[in-house]
Amino acid sequence: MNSNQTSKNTFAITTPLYYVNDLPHIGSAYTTIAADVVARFERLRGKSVLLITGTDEHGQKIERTAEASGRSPQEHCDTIAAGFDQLWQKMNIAYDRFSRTTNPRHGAIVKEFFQRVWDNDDIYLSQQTGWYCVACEEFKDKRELLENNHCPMHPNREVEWRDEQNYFFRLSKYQPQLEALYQDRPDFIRPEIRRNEVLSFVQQGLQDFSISRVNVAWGFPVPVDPKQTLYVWFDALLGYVTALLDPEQEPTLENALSKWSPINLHLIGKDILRFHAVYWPAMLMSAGVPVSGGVFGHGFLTKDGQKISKTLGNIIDPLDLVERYGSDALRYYFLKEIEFGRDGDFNETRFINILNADLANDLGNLLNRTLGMVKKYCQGQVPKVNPEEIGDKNGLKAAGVTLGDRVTCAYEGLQFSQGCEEILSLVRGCNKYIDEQAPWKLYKQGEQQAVEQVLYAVLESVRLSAYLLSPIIPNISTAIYQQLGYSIDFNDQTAIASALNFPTHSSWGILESDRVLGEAKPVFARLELSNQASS
Ligand SMILES: Nc1ncnc2c1ncn2[C@@H]1O[C@H](COP(=O)(O)OP(=O)(O)OP(=O)(O)O)[C@@H](O)[C@H]1O
Ligand SMILES: [Zn+2]
Repeated sequence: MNSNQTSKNTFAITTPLYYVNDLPHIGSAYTTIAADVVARFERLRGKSVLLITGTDEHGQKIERTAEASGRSPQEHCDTIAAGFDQLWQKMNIAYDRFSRTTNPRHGAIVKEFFQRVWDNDDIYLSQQTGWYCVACEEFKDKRELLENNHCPMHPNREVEWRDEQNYFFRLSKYQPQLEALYQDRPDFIRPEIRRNEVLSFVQQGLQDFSISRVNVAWGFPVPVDPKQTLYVWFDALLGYVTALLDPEQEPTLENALSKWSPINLHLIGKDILRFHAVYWPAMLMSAGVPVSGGVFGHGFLTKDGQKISKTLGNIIDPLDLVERYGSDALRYYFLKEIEFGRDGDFNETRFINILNADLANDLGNLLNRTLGMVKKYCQGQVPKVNPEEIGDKNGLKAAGVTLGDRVTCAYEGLQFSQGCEEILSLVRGCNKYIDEQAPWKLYKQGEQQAVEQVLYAVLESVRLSAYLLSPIIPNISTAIYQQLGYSIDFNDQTAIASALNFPTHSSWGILESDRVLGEAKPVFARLELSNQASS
């Protein structure tokens, strides 16, 4: 990240603008959860955050899908966009902007941006011949295709031959600038494997690409030639810029770029890496707009080894899962179980086992039994212990004092599963510590001070764990904090940073001893595998 990005106190992050060819599936949910977690983490540590999500609504695929369902394209888009929004509410996604590319304000931004690129002499008319995948909305090289001319990303779809006059964007002109970008900012494309993929693609030599289509009505007209329609990707990527506008601002590029630009991070799946890591920065360079902070291309959720996708139709319905298991459960599972960047299969039995082990047993029961002992042995109040007096040899304290920094590093690096592991290892340490110290025995032996130290160390470790997990499981963290006597809600995203100061709450040893604890209640009910479960 460049110095401008690290020093500014704003943080803008995007999910892809999902294509409205169908309702969302758990793959769409996966990216959005991850982006929400990053956004919540940045808000927690006091940044002013803009989380952008939305829908990409133009292009041939939408035109055809709407036609097949007997609706007008706009009606179709409205229905599906509402479906995405509904899911984000259920998943507890605290987005700030929902960018829809059929919004007329977006049209104004696209037009102005096109003009800048045109004025820079980066657009020209030429003949486009090649194989086109309508599902990808992308031309494919013959050598990329599977047998029988099928798209590798959509093995059930045949590509179509195109031979037409289109407007082209001079991508090749930006090859040296792009190479310099990747060189100067090694973090621009993450993870490493994706960066290498892009470097080798660019090294082969960049070709100009067409940014208009003929015979596609559903899209913005090319400003200089209304008989042609702008290529859906040209318009879709600009949806991020439109989203930067405040609702009451006039839709001009200057306004859009005034506060949040450059966008800090684009979170995407690896399928759309080229668009974000190659085409998009070149388009921004051409229009004289600052290039974004970076792109992270995560892996695929798969079913039986194959990418889950709307076009393939092998979807798992996230709405159904969230209704049965709750948003925290899904959020935790996806981020803990799959190393971010790699592919991962979804398996409902494993899902249930992990949640029961980590959240119901290790974390939930720990709090519950500790609060029970505090009630019995310490009159229901946080024991009067000075954390300074707990020796550095105490394993919980030793792990706890460095945990905030370690987990911060994990969130910054989008290593969510590692962050969860670090926290869970403290939680498991607590359970072990209680068994070893056996406070009930110490109490019987009249060792009141020792009992209080043990229970304090555990409560404080649970508090810290809940705080650091709050971007992932905000509801459970809220329940834990409330039982520890704080009247706060981690979902209150505008107040959270000032209510719970990050440097303080991410440290170990801050639980005040006179705090009156709340009523002990299970924070996460054990899950049962329902008969609807897929495996
Ligand atoms: N199986 C998946 N695993 C992880 N992320 C996915 C998956 N499928 C889609 N996504 C997310 O959605 C983005 C693609 O959005 P899009 O609307 O094109 O979904 P899609 O299901 O891949 O569509 P289609 O099947 O029609 O190509 C990906 O970049 C990624 O962010
Ligand atoms: Zn395809």
